Amino acid sequence: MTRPASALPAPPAAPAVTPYVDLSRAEWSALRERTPLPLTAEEVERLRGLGDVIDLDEVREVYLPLSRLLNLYVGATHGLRGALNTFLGEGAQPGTPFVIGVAGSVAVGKSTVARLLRELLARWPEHPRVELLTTDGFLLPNAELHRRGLMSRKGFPESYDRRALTRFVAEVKAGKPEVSAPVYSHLIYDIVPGERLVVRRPDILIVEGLNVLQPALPGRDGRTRVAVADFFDFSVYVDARIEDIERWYLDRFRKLRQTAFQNPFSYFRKYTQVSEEEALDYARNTWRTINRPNLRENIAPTRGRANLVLRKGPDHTVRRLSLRKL
Ligand SMILES: Nc1ncnc2c1ncn2[C@@H]1O[C@H](COP(=O)(O)OP(=O)(O)O)[C@@H](O)[C@H]1O
Ligand SMILES: CC(C)(COP(=O)(O)O)[C@@H](O)C(=O)NCCC(=O)O
Repeated sequence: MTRPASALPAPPAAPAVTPYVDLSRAEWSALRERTPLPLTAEEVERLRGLGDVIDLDEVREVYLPLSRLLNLYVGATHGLRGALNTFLGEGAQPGTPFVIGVAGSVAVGKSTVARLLRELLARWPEHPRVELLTTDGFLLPNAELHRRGLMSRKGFPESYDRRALTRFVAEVKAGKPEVSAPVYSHLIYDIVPGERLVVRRPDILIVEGLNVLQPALPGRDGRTRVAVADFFDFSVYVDARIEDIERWYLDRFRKLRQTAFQNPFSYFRKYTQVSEEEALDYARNTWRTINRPNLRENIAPTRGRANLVLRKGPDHTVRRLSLRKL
């Protein structure tokens, strides 16, 4: 007699497949082999963002293994390019730049990670020319954000000229001799008129920004579009608990009030002329109405697309790392 299907013993659960290997800081750090430490304490100090805690131990244990991994990836990517050239019968072609994306929330410390990677990667003889692009240069100018009613959506995907950003990275990747991008200033809180960042055939391009891992929007007629992430050879997501990031954002605002906001040209100068509590109310409101929703709705959902997730603890130091292996 056959038993009803419902009475059959359940098959053993298939082991959950995760594309990532999850490593503690110590396990990750052991992977750096004998990669020498090419930076001094003063150089690290210079690269550090306001509020970031990063010292030589952090560089040695977290960022040197990453620099070694990336050096291996760059070499392997050149090998793949050679295979493609052979297939296409094109003979030896100049290699295309290796493109790295660095994503994460406002105030999580992406800029420090990106600047540190630039310095470390440039010290390998195989790829000394490393350029860094921050995506804020592709924010729409304030006048245009006002016109579109997007002034309180700065940093959301729709506040960027995504097509121009993607074109910039595509052209660098295609080996165009000279490509330029607009420049954003945190001081004036706007695009700087007439200023350009010029990139000339780097070995590596690092693209840092909130939304760099966003997939492309579907085209109007259903055609697939490309997004900036489609040109990445490797990507890093800088992650932390949302409560910690909010605290870093507010601490940084407090410090900026004592420093950069004092500049007579600072867009935020008005917050040096009110009480600290009033200024912090403004920052809390910006976090609650702009940066936190952007993190929840747009940025955090892209974490699973990164090749590497750096998970920071409450003191900004990296505690765990998830490396994509599938
Ligand atoms: N209002 C501001 N005035 C001057 N510098 C700022 C201001 N806001 C942010 N910054 C600086 O700009 C850089 C980028 O900040 P942000 O986009 O929040 O990314 P992250 O903190 O992840 O690097 C940081 O180095 C930060 O210290
Ligand atoms: C300029 C930013 C959108 C970050 O841009 P990114 O370089 O990541 O593209 C962000 O730092 C910002 O200013 N957000 C607006 C809300 C605020 O004032 O915090």
